[in-house]
Amino acid sequence: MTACEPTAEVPLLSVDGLTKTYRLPGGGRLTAAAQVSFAVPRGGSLGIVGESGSGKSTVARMLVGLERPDAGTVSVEGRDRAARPPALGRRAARLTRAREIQMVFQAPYVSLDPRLTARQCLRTALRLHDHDASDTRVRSLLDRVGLGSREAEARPHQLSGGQRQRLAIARALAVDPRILVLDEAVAALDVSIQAQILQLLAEIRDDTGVALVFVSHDLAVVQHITDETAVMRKGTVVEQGPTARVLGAPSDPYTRLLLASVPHEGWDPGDAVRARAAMDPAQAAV
Ligand SMILES: Nc1ncnc2c1ncn2[C@@H]1O[C@H](COP(=O)(O)OP(=O)(O)OP(=O)(O)O)[C@@H](O)[C@H]1O
Repeated sequence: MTACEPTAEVPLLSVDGLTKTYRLPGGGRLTAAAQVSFAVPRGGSLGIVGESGSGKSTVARMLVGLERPDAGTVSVEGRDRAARPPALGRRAARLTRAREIQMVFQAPYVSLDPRLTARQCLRTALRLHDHDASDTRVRSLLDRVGLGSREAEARPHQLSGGQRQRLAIARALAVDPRILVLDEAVAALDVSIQAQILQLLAEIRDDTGVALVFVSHDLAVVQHITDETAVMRKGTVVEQGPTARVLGAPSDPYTRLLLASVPHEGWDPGDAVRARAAMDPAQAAV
């Protein structure tokens, strides 16, 4: 099954018609996401690509509930995440939603509590969800992401950027999520560390069956880690399908332009800038 072919089976994640308009300080409005729809099967991986400002993070934030959509639904196994089952209290519903989808951000320095060691961070996440928070479980989570006993006792500022991102992934995994949303999760890392984290995510997906939604402006990264890709431009999905097809033989001119903007042998940045300006004269100076 692919993310784009309708099947009789209910997808793990289905996003239908997500729309978000922000009010701007001067009184204007900006539609950051318009009628965005896609699906991800169990254990699948979807990349959401697009240039800065295309609405990728807005969609990611709506998936996890950090942003409330104006319209549209996010469903996990057919259940609308916005609808609280009557039997569940507010806290229980929130924890259930957190177990469905976890998010890893670009800058774990900001999202990790600076006061907690890696061990304390993981123990806190496990306890919050009433999971086994024993030393053995904490050690196995650290081990899963390639962190050892020295890192276990370190606070975020004592870890490298790659180690912090490993800890952020471990904290997300502590909850046993069905879906991991990664918003520019390797963008701040140098290329060799990027490769290690991408490899780690691929292994975790294979071992646990967690589905990945990988938000990135970096087409090479998405190409390596996803089965399916959705291309966003100005809040709408202009093209989606198998990654090999979308990034190998794109049908939309904007996807072709994104690919042509990636530096390669014989590449002329001036050509890329002119092609971008021709497509969108109003943004030529951006
Ligand atoms: N809280 C907000 N209030 C007003 N406008 C916002 C808000 N959040 C995002 N926007 C605007 O919505 C548009 C989409 O932003 P978003 O962060 O989703 O894009 P993006 O593709 O993730 O970009 P980037 O890769 O640079 O983060 C942008 O024009 C942005 O300025």
